Amino acid sequence: MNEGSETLLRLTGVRKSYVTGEGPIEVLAGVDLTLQAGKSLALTGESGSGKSTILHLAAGLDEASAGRILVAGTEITHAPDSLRARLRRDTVGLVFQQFNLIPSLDVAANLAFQARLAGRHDPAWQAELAEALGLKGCLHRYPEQLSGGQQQRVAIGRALAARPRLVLADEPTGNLDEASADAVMALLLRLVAQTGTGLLMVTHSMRLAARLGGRLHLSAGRLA
Ligand SMILES: Nc1ncnc2c1ncn2[C@@H]1O[C@H](COP(=O)(O)OP(=O)(O)OP(=O)(O)O)[C@@H](O)[C@H]1O
Repeated sequence: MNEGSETLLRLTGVRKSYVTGEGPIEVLAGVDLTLQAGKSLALTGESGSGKSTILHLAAGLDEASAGRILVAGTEITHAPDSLRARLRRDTVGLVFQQFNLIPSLDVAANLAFQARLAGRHDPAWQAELAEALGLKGCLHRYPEQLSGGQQQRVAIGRALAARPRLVLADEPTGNLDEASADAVMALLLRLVAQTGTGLLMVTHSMRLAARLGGRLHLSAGRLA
């Protein structure tokens, strides 16, 4: 599939301020970012620099104070919640630091959840993901019966099972040992290369960042 020219994510002049007990703080002071299909970008920066904020805005979970955000060509800046929810369901795969697994569902059902919502449940693809993520041995366990690293791998599998065009991942390998992290990276990069997925990944690891197609560093509210 050649979708190399499609822009999956574009942020233009994005600003974000929060009001805190100590007064307003400006976290993003004019962020520009473009991610094409079939490309991967690492997002690095000090703790508290606003990396997760960028992912939340791109996922339409929060609204920018100024600027424009387009996801797969759709303007989400002031879009209604229903449109943003539809984009998350149909187009975007999210892997956040909180795994948000559903406690009452076993691993297999958690893996299928997102894909079923999107109408794209594919048992063969799900089995391939479970294999690649080393989850075959715990498909019938519940989240509370898993280690942190296993939960993280389920969260990744759940996002990828729906075959999203855009993957937004916040430290997706933060709970994994080096070998497991490398296996997850290989899986993500295979999807980018083979299916034209766009990947924006927050990481503190320069080693992992170096494996992605490019790196953007967030400092003082701007990307460089
Ligand atoms: N809802 C909120 N209300 C007020 N301040 C917030 C809110 N969310 C984030 N912040 C602040 O915005 C700044 C950026 O937070 P963010 O989580 O985006 O940073 P980060 O770069 O992802 O950090 P880390 O690497 O530690 O995960 C921090 O100073 C944080 O305290």
